[in-house]
Amino acid sequence: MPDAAPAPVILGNETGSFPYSVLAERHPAIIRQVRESLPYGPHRQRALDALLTSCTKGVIESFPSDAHDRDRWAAWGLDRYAGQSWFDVPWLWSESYFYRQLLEAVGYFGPGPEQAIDPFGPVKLAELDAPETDEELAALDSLESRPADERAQALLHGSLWGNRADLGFRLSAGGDTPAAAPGLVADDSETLWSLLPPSGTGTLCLIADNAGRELIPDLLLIAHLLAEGRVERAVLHVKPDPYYVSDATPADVLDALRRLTAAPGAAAAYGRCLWSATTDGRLTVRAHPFSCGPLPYAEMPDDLRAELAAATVTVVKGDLNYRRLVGDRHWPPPTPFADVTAYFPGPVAALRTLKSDVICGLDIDTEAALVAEEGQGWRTGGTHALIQVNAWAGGGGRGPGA
Ligand SMILES: O=P(O)(O)OC[C@H]1O[C@](O)(CO)[C@@H](O)[C@@H]1O
Repeated sequence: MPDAAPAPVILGNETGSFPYSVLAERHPAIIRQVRESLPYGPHRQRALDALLTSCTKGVIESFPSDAHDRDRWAAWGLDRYAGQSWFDVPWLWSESYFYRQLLEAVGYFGPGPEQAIDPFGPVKLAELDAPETDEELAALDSLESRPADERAQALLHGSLWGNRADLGFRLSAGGDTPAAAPGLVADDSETLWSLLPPSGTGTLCLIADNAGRELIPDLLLIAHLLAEGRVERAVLHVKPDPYYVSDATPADVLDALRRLTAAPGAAAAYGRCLWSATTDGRLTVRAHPFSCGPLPYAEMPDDLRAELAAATVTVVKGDLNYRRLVGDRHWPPPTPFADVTAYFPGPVAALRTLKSDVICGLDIDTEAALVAEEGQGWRTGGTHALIQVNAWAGGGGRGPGA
């Protein structure tokens, strides 16, 4: 399978573009939200003031020589980008750098009383405790009587559309999540199921995105795959630190598991299945430092590459992970997904609702219909979704048409 010739990297410096609005408006809104969520003292308030100025008008700054992650960020390009405007470096890089600097500003890295306090914890917990979560869990009861295949498809779609529950996205979408458009813009779900046959002995890697109302359906899908014997083990990759407001960390996984086991009805059975899979080692949680890194997965480190190479399939959730999977570039939409992900070390599936400009693997007619209907708004509105699979990545099996 040929690799696709690279398209230009997405930057944030085009006034009026979606990336520009994230840097100029969403990041200041996130700083405001963090100030409202927890009573940070004067020292932290001043650091947040400085970050607000830096991220809107300043330049990328190097870290002090004793910063715990100085070397890691140097390897990720910090020395190359230091001194440049936040708007002129790759957008993907600039956003990750923002979250790292936000954690520094609120004292997350310590030492001090704010060490390891998640600045997004209050909004994540509010979502987990919301009545909507109860309603979604109650819906599992009626699913129990359905045939296994139907249940599997419903849980796959639950995990896919759960990606709309993204708190950072809702900050700029004006609070409410816009109504979903029916149908998927690309749907390789049959190929995905073919990689996960009953009596499978392999490992599923799921690279999670958001906590709360996205992580719960991700966990339900994992529970189903384990219980139905489609995989023997599952590895859930989450972020080592708070990131992109609602991204799941190990603490969020524990909160979600406790929420499931405490729920009434079928949800509790899923919770117990996951609880025992965790205690006997069939379900493990990983928080690799690269998961909060500012780079595409094509640049993943060797240990992560080896781990994903050993998986039966890696399911990559959400918009940001999609950007990292395909490289955050201006691909012509029909560029084949298989070409762009040919570097991936094993079979890979993307489950994503569309919340940023990047897209590949889109049928020309589908693109034309979307443009006729919505201009370019379909790319970022969060109302469309896709399931794309490259079953041949990592050299596994014969390529399509081989
Ligand atoms: O939670 P997700 O699906 O990764 O979405 C993250 C959002 O943040 C963005 O990176 C913009 O900040 C977009 O990609 C997307 O709207």
